[in-house]
Amino acid sequence: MPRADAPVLNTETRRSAARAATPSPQPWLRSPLGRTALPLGIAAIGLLAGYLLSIGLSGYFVFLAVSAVTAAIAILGLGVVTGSAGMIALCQLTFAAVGAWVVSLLNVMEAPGGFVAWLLLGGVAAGLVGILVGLPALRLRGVNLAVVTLGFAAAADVTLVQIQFPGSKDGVAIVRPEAFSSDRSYFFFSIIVLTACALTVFFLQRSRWGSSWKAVAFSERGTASVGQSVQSAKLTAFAVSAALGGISGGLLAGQVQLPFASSFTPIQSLALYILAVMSGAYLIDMAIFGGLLWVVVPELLKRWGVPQDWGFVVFGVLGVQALTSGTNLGQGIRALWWKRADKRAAAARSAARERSALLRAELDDEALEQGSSPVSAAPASDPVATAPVLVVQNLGVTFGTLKALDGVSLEVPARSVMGLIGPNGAGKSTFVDAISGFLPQHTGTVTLNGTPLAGLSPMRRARLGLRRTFQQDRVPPSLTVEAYLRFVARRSVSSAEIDEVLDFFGCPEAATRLVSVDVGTRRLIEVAANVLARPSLLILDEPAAGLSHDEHVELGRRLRAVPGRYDMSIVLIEHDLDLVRTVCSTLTVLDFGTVLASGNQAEVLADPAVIKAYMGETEML
Ligand SMILES: Nc1ncnc2c1ncn2[C@@H]1O[C@H](COP(=O)(O)OP(=O)(O)OP(=O)(O)O)[C@@H](O)[C@H]1O
Repeated sequence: MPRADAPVLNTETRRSAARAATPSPQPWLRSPLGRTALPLGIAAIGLLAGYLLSIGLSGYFVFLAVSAVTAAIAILGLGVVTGSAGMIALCQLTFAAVGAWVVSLLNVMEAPGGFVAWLLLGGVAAGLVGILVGLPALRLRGVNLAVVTLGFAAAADVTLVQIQFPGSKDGVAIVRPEAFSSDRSYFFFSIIVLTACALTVFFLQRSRWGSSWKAVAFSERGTASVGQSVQSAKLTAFAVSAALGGISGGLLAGQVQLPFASSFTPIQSLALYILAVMSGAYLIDMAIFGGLLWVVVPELLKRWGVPQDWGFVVFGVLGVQALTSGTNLGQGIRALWWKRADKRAAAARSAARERSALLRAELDDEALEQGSSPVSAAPASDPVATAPVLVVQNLGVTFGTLKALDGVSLEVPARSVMGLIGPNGAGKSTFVDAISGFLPQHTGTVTLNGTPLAGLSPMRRARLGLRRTFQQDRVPPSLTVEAYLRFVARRSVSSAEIDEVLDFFGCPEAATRLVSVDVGTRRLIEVAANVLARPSLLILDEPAAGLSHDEHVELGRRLRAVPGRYDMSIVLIEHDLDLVRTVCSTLTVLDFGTVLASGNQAEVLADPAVIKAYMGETEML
């Protein structure tokens, strides 16, 4: 019922009020045009600056500037594989050598298409090599992957010294593009290539690929559970990174016109990696800054009469500082800017809370108009009698000698909320892992909408419409709320749909960065994102953990409305029996891996066996 203290508003007025309360900062920025126009505008300014520099810089500085640009492109690539996807790759200049080698070969062959086509082919070749090098990344992580990539760099270095670059023995100089043959104009050409690479990376980072890189860096399980292939996320990151390395190498080949192996050594790859980590190369401006450091530090040392190789020591010290402080330059600078943005986000969140109160009243009104009790006060109703969405028969899981699940059978009715409860260690999370494909070695059968799930990976099950959330935080903090929702939804969703589901769950606005919200709110956003995916079944593993009591109550009220509003079923795992009682129409109780009771909520909670299992917690029943 509408609360007595609530202002007297009709439903439409409340809806308008809720919409009006929705913060929509710079809506044009979220439009397709706005999302494209701004980066293109910045790119145009970059091109203009590059052109002015190309006519203003003196000869030697032009050479240094091209070196900075080639390094910036290679670092951009490292920003993808290391900064975004979280994998250690210590062979970026080996990919550059592949690009330079292909350009040299095509130059010697006088292949059609000219330098621009050779450069692109060099990038493609390096990208393919990147996929091969990335294959071990599917199994290896951390230091093991570092060893593999460094080993590859060392092997390639030895090979390159032996075979040399095509044409280098005969002194066949690489032919630059006709319009950019002078050093000055070649610098402007390199700026054009850098701009194209930066724009590509920018739009890729915003795309599904970019989100998958950030997701896989945070949690592989979380990534697979939303239907994203972990393998393709890792391999695309390696391929894009290596392709950028290849383009950087091809560009360098055009700069020096006779490339040598000494420009692509493993130690230089290592130094470049450190620069990428230190600067925060997943941010495009910081990758460009890293490219500048790459030439400025040795140049300064030279001017001060110090051997340039000490530059590696300087990079090493900067890298150690970045790794021990746990942050990087780009992050540090942005943190200052984000402080203000976070304040605005906090204000928006309190507005969201007010909106959610309005929505509650709105839902109550709708319920009253339909002749039923208001949802905030109504007891759980029986599900609609249709075919069950999930059927589990005789499910069994053993860990060594422990039978975590034994002969578990249950059905989840369509468009319902079923509670799965039981004491600690009863087997609830094991059940979710088995159903969602993370424990494939189970016995028994599981069908979703009549489709047997045996042998299907978590990713396939998610794509079939079975989604789950986790007890632990699996929401990648480097995404914005909107990017995360779009990634998890795995379908084309409008901004209005995103705002609606965020409103419904009382989540922060779409532009909020996930790193700036607390874990409890992140889990709420995880629920909202999975609801937006419109699965047939969503399994929520203790979604209220980290929320306050009031937020528990709010969440319960919203979850009750989900099946009718979004046409899906929910399995709710929860220790808070108040929440379970409010939300679930049916219940299944697990104890020591077996089903103790299953059926209508009231009957199950009154079952003496259930009460006995909850001894010590009986007052809660
Ligand atoms: N990977 C594992 N290896 C060995 N034993 C495990 C493993 N995972 C779970 N178990 C055991 O299986 C049993 C069921 O655990 P599970 O986590 O499914 O219980 P739960 O009902 O989810 O508990 P909680 O409410 O505390 O989350 C427990 O005895 C647990 O110790």
